[in-house]
Amino acid sequence: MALAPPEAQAALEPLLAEPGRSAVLCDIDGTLAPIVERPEEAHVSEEIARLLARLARRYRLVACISGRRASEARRLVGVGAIAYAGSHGAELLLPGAREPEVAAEFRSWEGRVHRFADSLPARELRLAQIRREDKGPIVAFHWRGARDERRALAMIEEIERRATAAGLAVHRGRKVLECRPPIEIGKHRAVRQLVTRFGFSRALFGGDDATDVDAFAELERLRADGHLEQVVRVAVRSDEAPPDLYRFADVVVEGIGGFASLLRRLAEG
Ligand SMILES: O=P(O)(O)OC[C@H]1O[C@H](O[C@H]2O[C@H](CO)[C@@H](O)[C@H](O)[C@H]2O)[C@H](O)[C@@H](O)[C@@H]1O
Repeated sequence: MALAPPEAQAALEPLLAEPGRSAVLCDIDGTLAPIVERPEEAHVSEEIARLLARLARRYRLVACISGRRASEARRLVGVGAIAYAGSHGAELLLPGAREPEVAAEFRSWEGRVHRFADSLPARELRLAQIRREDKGPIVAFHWRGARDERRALAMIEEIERRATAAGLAVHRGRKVLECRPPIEIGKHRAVRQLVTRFGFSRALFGGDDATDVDAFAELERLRADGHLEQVVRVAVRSDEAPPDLYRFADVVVEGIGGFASLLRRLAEG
């Protein structure tokens, strides 16, 4: 059942009691950074960055798990002492590391994904006001801000059809379509990798979008398998959230401000 603060306090108790065995994991866009029209304009406030740095000194692990590239996620959040799982778990940038570890199979798809994106009709994309974001082996197509949303969505559906026919995987998020390598990537993979590498037994994950539901599901599987003792799945409310986000959440917070309050509570100890 989803709880709203202050009842959420009880859900945090297991982490507060054993920070050395606990992990604080979260998504970035829509969870730490307000959604804005263009990805390059996203911003994480100094207060949130300071909170994450403070949490990193107290908890076994603090990590951001994002659809952005790991290095871009670190640039955006600006905290070197935490881990970043980028490209939905295909990249892992450990605290203080210079370069991310990138799954070789993932990297090998970059050329094919870009050739597909280059084959799309540039003029039609422009007229539909769809913007392309290159993220190495993932290319995202954004329609936030398109004046004629129906036209943009018709074009997005066409890209989806062509990408599938070209053997790529597709995934939709908040006014974004991603064309990806057809290999197993997802935030579930990142969560499992982090549990194995850092050996924590209690974990909180906060997110706002469809890919975050995969992380929720993995946490629940890890708990059922006995790899984790306690899990707290936090949904960050927005008018674009998929229903499953609330359905599988233990706690629902009101937007980025609500999630920041929860981080503050975890930092106070
Ligand atoms: O997993 P996340 O860290 O939440 O990343 C998901 C996507 O986030 C970005 O797109 C979203 O935020 C943009 C900036 O606020 C917004 O313009 C867009 O509509 C949102 O979908 C990022 O650009 C994508 O690459 C990520 O996959």
